[in-house]
Amino acid sequence: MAVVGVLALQGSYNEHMAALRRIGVRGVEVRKPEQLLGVDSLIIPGGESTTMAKLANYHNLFPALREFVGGGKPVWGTCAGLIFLANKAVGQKTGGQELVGGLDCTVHRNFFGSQLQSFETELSVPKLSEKEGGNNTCRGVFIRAPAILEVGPDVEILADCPVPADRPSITISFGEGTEEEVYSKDRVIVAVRQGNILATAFHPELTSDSRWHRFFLDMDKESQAKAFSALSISSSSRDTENLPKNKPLDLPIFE
Ligand SMILES: NC(=O)CC[C@H](N)C(=O)O
Repeated sequence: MAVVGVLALQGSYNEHMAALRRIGVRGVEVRKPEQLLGVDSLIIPGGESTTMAKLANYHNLFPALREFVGGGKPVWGTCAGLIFLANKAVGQKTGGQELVGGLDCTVHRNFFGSQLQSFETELSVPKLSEKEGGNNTCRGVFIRAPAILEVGPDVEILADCPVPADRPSITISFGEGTEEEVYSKDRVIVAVRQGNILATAFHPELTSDSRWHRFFLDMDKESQAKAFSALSISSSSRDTENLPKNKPLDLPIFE
């Protein structure tokens, strides 16, 4: 069975571990770069992205995280984890923070306001229910939550939500020397998938609905199946004449 890692530097990693346990999967806490070698997929939890980035830097995790994402292993970022995975973040503290990147989007770090403007809402999630069953909505728990402002062409939108009316208007500065822009759309993106990257601005691990965890595990299974079929194609086309007849083959085979 695939081993699911949970980045355990800060934030809601215990809750993700518990959510995995509820569906019979044992997660592995990841704190060091070398531990990423032993996991097949990774959850980056919510928390506080600046603090998490400082801790990731301290443990020299960024290069290994980038390699993991770049290598196509399934990764799911929730909330601060989504910020980590974005190629671009706005609304950051002065000096910004290091990002892992990989997800072709622009994220606003505290789009929905301060801690006090945290909220819960029902989200329409047709693609999740199509795959994992259940009804067409899920509970979205937003805690000082980010939102996705823009996505690239390869990013599939899994959920969006109305911008709360009481939210103060925000001005987005797209970096030095570029125009500032007031966010004027009335809906904003809160869940996406790009290949093996899943990202949610909210916290499914804080609800009893396991479908997002199952959805991620299914991505993991699909990617394992692909890797396995690629492996069997290459091994079936290989000249097996000279292999010792009774030596059992270990899988996976790296040559
Ligand atoms: N619940 C969360 O993960 C909040 C993330 C927070 N907005 C940040 O910048 O890190």
